[in-house]
Amino acid sequence: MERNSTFPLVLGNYSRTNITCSRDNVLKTVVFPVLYSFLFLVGVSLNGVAVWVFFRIPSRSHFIIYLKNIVVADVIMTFTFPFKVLSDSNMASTGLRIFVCRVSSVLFYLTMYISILFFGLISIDRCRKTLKPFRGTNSARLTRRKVLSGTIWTFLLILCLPNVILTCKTPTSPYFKCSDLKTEAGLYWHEVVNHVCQVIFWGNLVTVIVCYTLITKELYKSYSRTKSHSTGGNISQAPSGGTTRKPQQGKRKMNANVFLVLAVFFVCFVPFHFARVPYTMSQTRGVLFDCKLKLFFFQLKESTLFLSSLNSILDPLIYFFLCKSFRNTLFKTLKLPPGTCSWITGKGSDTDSGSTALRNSSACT
Ligand SMILES: Nc1ncnc2c1ncn2[C@@H]1O[C@H](COP(=O)(O)OP(=O)(O)O)[C@@H](O)[C@H]1O
Repeated sequence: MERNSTFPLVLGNYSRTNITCSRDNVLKTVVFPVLYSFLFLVGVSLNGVAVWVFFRIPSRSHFIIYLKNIVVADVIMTFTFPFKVLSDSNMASTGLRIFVCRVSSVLFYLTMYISILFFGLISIDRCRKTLKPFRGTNSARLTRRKVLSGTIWTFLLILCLPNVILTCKTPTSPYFKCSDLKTEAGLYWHEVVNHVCQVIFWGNLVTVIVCYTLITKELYKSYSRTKSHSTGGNISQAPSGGTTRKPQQGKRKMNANVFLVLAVFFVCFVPFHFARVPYTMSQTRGVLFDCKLKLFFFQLKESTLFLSSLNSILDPLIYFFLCKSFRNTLFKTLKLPPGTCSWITGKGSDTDSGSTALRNSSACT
């Protein structure tokens, strides 16, 4: 890490370093602040609705408990965006920029890893529901999931707290970076936390991939069964009697919905975790990197971090497409009929898939 080396004693050196090494380009000071402002406005609206809907849904399944944790994490993450906007666009006072380094950035990362961990748990839950559709839950199991959720929050809070406490040095230059405010122990802990977070991410990525491979296999079997049971080639008789529907159409919609979790996980989190490794090294082993390389890794980290931030507005899509209770409560409140939007949510997932595996893979049970 740079350890205040951005404030060289020789002024000539300082100016030269500043010109070549400054992070203050149009990307950091204009483009990302505008994008994060947009994200904040959309995030507040979508997550506001999500909180409001989830308040009305009892926690009667593991899936709903996990989604409620994600919505809380997303709300906290969304409220860190204005601080980042002010800090990156150089509109913040020194005190506010210190607050961003000490508190709001740490909260941002905390909520990101909360989301990642709950994505892993959701994948396991969807897999369990698809493979063992008739295994229900009971209040003891629900309580265990709530305890697990509390444990995850507590563990990550304890892990991140030293990043707040040990970011306590007074900046010696107006152009300070977060790493400049860290003590020796703070720099060490910053590296440790990033290693632990990499393990959390890659562990969850493997979990998500394994679970969705199993889900895909099961869904494929179910679709094949549904297809072979359907009468008249492409036309099937729905269990409710009156309506008919082409299985192939249902299949396309179901796949898109079920794999939303996978898509969001890949788009939001994979690029950042590739970019984070060299960036953390450039922070903690600064001598190995020249100015241009440091700047490149910083910009790569910021660009991929923006993709991770997109998670806060993509998660509400997951609630809408994968949680029937969420949709129904939303439609009820808006006084819309329950089948509204069935052309995009996949009618089969709501009412008449004719297969328990298909139904469970996208119901909110
Ligand atoms: N995975 C993480 N978990 C918790 N806090 C983190 C994590 N990564 C970085 N932080 C903290 O967030 C703040 C900003 O970190 P970082 O984004 O690396 O700095 P910079 O904005 O200078 O690039 C620092 O206080 C850092 O210790």
